[in-house]
Amino acid sequence: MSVARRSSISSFAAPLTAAPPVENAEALNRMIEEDIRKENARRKEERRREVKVMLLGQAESGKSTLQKQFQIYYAKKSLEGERPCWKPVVYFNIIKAVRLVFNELDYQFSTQGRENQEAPKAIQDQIAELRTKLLPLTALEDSLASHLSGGVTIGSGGRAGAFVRSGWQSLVGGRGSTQNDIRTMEAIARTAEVSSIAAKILASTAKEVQALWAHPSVKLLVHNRKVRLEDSASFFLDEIARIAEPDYVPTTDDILNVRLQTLGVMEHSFPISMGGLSYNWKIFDVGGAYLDEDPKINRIEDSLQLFTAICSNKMLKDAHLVLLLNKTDLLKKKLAQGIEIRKYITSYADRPNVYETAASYFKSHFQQAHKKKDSWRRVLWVHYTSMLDIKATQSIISNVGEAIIRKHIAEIGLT
Ligand SMILES: Nc1nc2c(ncn2[C@@H]2O[C@H](COP(=O)(O)OP(=O)(O)OP(=O)(O)O)[C@@H](O)[C@H]2O)c(=O)[nH]1
Ligand SMILES: [Mg+2]
Repeated sequence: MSVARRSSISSFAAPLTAAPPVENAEALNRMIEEDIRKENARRKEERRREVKVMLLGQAESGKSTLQKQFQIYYAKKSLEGERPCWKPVVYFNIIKAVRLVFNELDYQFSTQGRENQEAPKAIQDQIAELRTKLLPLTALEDSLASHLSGGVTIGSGGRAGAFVRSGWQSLVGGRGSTQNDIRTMEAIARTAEVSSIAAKILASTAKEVQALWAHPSVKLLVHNRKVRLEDSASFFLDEIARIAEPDYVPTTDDILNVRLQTLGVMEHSFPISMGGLSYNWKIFDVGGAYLDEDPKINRIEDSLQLFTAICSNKMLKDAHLVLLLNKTDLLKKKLAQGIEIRKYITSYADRPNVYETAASYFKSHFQQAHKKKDSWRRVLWVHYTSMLDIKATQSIISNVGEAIIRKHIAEIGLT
């Protein structure tokens, strides 16, 4: 942004200072008008080369993960530079999962204990011991959440999670850090300190985290889906030994798996070239946060409502529509565990409880909504995705991205 502004100032200023003296006002006017015309043409060309992508969807649907996949595809180097920034986020994800497990165990013991005093007592003692040993780790949750959220805490006692806004990496010493900004430097130093404390405590308590995660009571909770862990929790808890190493640096899979809610809109731009011309992808990652997530919300219905609203929104009438039905891996996993769709979506009725039927059933609902509500009769591209799968997602980005740019070129070619 600042570069664009600077160049526009210099293009106005140069003729006035460097050119020979202009004798009459008319010639000066013509020069100024010519400069304005050139500047407008430059800006128009810049806009023609800009492809805007807005990521919309409900909370936790994978918008930021898709943004990271775009980054892997178009700007892999920038992701390399950001790796260290993700370290405190990974620690935060682990600590939050550990705390949720303890909370649920407490609840279970308090209700179960009344019925069966003997067996749970021994187990309760084991858990109590692990809790005491892990106290230094769990005590860091609020502090890490607050640092990652730039001092903003939302929800009771900061327990609703960590939220990030545009430019959050600068607060953890990454992209956009300005060395001469005292407050930023202090924030970076404090976050780095909390992150390094978390690393040390995790290194000394990794065995207890492993013991908790492997404990039969916890396995039972997870199996019976009593504890509402985020999708990322089991990934990180399984990987605890690697993450607790002193020289740990987040891998690309770690970065894709972390859960960090987006607050507001985060803008990312990537320069790309196609057909010998360069374009600028501008991606707007719109946070879908329900600040206190309501487990009673039926996410499929909620997504369908949101999609219907997008299709009929007049302000988006010139946008191309791409529908990504994400987390297909989880759908497959849940069906394999025997979860019945009709229990959650009664209209599914007696259809076979298998992936292919379920996937096309959901897809057809979205397609119907599009047909009914899109009065502009736009094409709807639909893809099933599993955004943790790098290879598959990269191929979708390549196909969809190229199709969008081709359409964009065809349209701007006509104007
Ligand atoms: N298993 C699985 N997990 C996924 C997939 N896509 C995203 N996730 C995980 O789901 C969690 C939420 O993803 P985000 O990208 O943060 O979701 P979001 O839509 O940006 O959420 P908000 O910022 O709150 O609106 C993260 O832990 C991701 O790693 C997927 O296809 N499969
Ligand atoms: Mg997000």
